[in-house]
Amino acid sequence: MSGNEHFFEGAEKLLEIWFEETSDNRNDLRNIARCDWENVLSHVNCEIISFSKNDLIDAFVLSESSMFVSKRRWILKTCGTTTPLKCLSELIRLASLNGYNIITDLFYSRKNFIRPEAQVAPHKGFTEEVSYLDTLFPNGRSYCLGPGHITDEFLDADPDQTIEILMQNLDVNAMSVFNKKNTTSASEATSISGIDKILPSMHIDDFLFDPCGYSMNGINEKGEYMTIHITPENLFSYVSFETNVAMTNYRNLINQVINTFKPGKFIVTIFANKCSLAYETMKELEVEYSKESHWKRTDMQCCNFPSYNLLFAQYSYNGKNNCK
Ligand SMILES: C[S@@+](CC[C@H](N)C(=O)[O-])C[C@H]1O[C@@H](n2cnc3c(N)ncnc32)[C@H](O)[C@@H]1O
Repeated sequence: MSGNEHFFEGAEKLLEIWFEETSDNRNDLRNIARCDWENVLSHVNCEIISFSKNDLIDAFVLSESSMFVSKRRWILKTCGTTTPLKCLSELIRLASLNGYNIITDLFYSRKNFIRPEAQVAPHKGFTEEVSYLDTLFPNGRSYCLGPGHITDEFLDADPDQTIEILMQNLDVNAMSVFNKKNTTSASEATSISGIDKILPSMHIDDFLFDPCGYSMNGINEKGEYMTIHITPENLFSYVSFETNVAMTNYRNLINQVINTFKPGKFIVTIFANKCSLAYETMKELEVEYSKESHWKRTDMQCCNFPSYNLLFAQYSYNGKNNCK
């Protein structure tokens, strides 16, 4: 691809922060005003384009992906050439104004970029990102998994799990739904593609970009979320799926996501702490998943952190039409 051709970096940078609960039960990150979030996001170079909420979680669709705000947890997932690490100081200041002075966990991770040279500081590479985080959190740790993944990690206690499925080389027909030439609205794209059937309990807020591209947030009454972001352009197609729904086994969910988008290759990461339902079953998944399926596992790594387990697995299509 030459430098002038249209290109969009779908791979997201994912930042998740948990603040320590205080004795003052009125403290809540959701008290932060919309104009303050807009200011935080100006450091990231993205904007709010849609908003939904329930009693437990606020969900923002952004010009580049999503932000989720719960009482003491904040998640920012942004793609393109955004700079999420640059908003950390402002975020920490706002959290402190709202009664949260101690960070219990901070995780930052991303897939490797197709065009790392197009990123801007401090996201020009693994070392630069780690150095930037080190200036704010000198006791963090960094890891590179497979082709490029980093995590900074502290200790925690509440049940927590996150599964991400990051897909590339997607089926052209499956992707054609996410183009305004073929589909008139975001809700039509959501139902034709089958996205609304992946986790039916989710209340969906979706957005179809012009001329193509799709983002959705889903939230349920338990305060759980799912989020899907789609870059359908054939030369650099990319779809990300993420949720924190608690399950004892993620195999069926993974299969449904894969059958919905039909990638040529994908990465699964499951991150679960010791209180999570997923913690014990990660090992099972790691043994079972590629058996009887049409996917060849090309890489796998398991990390045991002090309070979290991380499973990272990469798969390539192995010849037939569907995985089982
Ligand atoms: C849906 S957004 C989010 C990307 C996401 N991280 C992913 O998984 O691919 C990216 C897609 O929307 C398209 N798009 C159209 N207008 C856009 C805008 N104003 N900002 C960001 N993306 C836009 C891009 O070309 C791309 O196909």
